[in-house]
Amino acid sequence: MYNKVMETVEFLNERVEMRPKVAIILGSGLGDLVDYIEEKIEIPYEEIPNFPVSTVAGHAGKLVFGKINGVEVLAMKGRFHYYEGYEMKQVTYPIYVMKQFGIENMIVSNAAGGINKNFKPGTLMLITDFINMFGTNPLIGKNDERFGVRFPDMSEAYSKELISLAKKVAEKNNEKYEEGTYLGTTGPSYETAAEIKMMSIMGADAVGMSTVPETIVANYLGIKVLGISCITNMATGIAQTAHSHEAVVDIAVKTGERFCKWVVDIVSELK
Ligand SMILES: O=P(O)(O)O[C@@H]1C[C@H](O)[C@@H](CO)O1
Ligand SMILES: Nc1nc2[nH]cnc2c(=O)[nH]1
Repeated sequence: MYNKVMETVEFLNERVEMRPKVAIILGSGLGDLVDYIEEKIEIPYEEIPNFPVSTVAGHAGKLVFGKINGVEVLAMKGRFHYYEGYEMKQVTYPIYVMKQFGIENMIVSNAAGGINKNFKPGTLMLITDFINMFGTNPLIGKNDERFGVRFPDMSEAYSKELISLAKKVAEKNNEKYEEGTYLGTTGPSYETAAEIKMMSIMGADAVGMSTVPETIVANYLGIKVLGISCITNMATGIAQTAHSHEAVVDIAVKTGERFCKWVVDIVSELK
C-alpha cells in the first residue's frame, strides 16, 4: 500500500504546484463549497492512479485544489462509502494520500440523521466524538509503521484546538451550531426506529454512513480532524416520514450556504 500511495502522491505533485495543509471532505449535497475555491485545479478521480471511483448520486468524484481567502486547500468532492462495496482500505485511501501530500488539518463533513431531539433538519452539528458501529475498523490488517502505530489513540478524535477555533469563528460571525456525537454505521439502509432508540441510549446525537473510517485513519496518521454534520432529517421514529437520499441531498444543498460560510471562515483562520 505504501508504494501505491507514493505513486499517487507523485502524480499529484507533478499535476499541482500548490502544497495545501488543509483538506476538506465534502458530504452528500455539500459539494457547493468548491464554488468558494479560487484558482481551482480539478482532477477527476478516474485520472488519479490507484484512486477508487465514487458511485453514489450527489457525489461528483474529483479532487479540487485551490485557495480560500488565500489559504491553499485540497477538497474532496465525492467520497467513498463502505456500502458501495469498497474495502475499508479503499474508503480511506485518500487520507493516506493526503498525509503524504502534506495535509495537517482535515475538515470532514457529512449529511446525517438527527437523533438529538433538540436538532432539526438544517442544524449544523460540530462533531465532538464518534461511535464506530461499522462492525469493522479501517486499520485491521498488518500495520505499516511508516504510517502510524499499531494501537492509535482516539481520545481526541476531533481536535480540541480545531473545535475551539470553529466555535470562536461561529460566535464571531453569529453562525448557529450544535455539538454532538456522530454514530457511523454501514448503511445503505436507513435505520429502524428500534435501532435509533438504541443509538440514542448509546449517546449518539446524529447518525450517518461515513466519516468514522476517515477520522480513524486521519488520527492514526497524525492529521488533526474537525467534523461537521449537516442534519438533513430527523432519524427514524423521531421523524414520522420515510427517508430518501433525494430529500437528504435537498436539505443539505439548502443548508449548504450556511455550511460553506462557516467552513470558509474556519479555513481563513488556518493560515
Ligand atoms: O457522504 P455522506 O455521509 O454525507 O452521505 C450520507 C450518508 C449516505 O451516504 C447518504 C444517505 O442519504 O448520505
Ligand atoms: N444512517 C443515516 N444516514 C443518513 N444520512 C442522512 N440522513 C441519514 C439517516 O437518517 N441515517
